[in-house]
Amino acid sequence: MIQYPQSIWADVERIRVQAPLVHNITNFVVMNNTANALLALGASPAMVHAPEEVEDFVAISSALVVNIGTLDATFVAGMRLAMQKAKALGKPVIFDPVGVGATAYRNQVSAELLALAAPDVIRGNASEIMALAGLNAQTKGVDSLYGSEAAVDAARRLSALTGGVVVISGENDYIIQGEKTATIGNGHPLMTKVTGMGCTATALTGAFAAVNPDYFQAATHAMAVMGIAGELAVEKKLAPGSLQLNFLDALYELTEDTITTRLQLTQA
Ligand SMILES: Nc1ncnc2c1ncn2[C@@H]1O[C@H](COP(=O)(O)OP(=O)(O)O)[C@@H](O)[C@H]1O
Ligand SMILES: Cc1ncsc1CCOP(=O)(O)O
Ligand SMILES: [Mg+2]
Repeated sequence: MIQYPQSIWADVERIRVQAPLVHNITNFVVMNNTANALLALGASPAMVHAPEEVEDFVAISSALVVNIGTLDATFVAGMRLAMQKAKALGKPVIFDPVGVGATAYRNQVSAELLALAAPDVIRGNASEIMALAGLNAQTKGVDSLYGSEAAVDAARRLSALTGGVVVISGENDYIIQGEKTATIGNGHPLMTKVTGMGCTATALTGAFAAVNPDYFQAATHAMAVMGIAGELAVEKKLAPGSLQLNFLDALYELTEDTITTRLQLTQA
């Protein structure tokens, strides 16, 4: 089996060649950012949430990304149908529990969706992962109040519950499944000043999972690419508006050499 960093580049090339269709049920805030990030990486995004059509859309897609950022009853109905259909068809399900812990509704919907169709990958910030694991964690709306390391035990419990991969993003990103842990040190604090960077990490994980059935590796690759593209973008200009734009260009211009030189990955 190919190993890091070559495996990251191999997946980027697969995405560029195959342009996998990634079905997103996501929030109104990030629909545009995440669709553009998927396109810049080489994937083919579609933002589709109507309960009337999500099952048909899952059937033609290579991965399903579900994000509860601006949930309401109609979105939730679509999420239920799409997640069940993806599981039935063996397609990867990636889940972003945006703002879970902030309200009882988010907690109840997330718990219900997890019980209905265990996600192959869950990606959240530390507050979200702790809340999703049942801890009484504090959250500031959609932003974390903890460093990512604080959620490692919670992520491991969540992974045991779902059998899937759990990713905690932050200064260090932790990718956890069972006893396995990968840590990505790439990225930049300014990434927290652009809305939807976490959602983008989740969406890109969908693209990597679409071309790599080893979802632990796929999630690790996605977080590495996120962090490296973030670094390249801030080096062009250290300001949030420019970061949003330059991040897309960095994804589009990514090379194997850049990945090899910059990758900060540890495994345990
Ligand atoms: N302090 C930091 N240093 C470096 N990278 C960071 C930092 N905080 C967040 N990131 C990166 O920003 C992206 C979004 O993560 P995060 O802000 O935790 O998500 P969310 O927006 O869901 O809260 C991830 O790729 C993560 O690695
Ligand atoms: C600001 C906001 N409000 C509801 S969803 C959303 C986007 C959150 O995106 P991210 O978690 O990636 O920062
Ligand atoms: Mg988030």
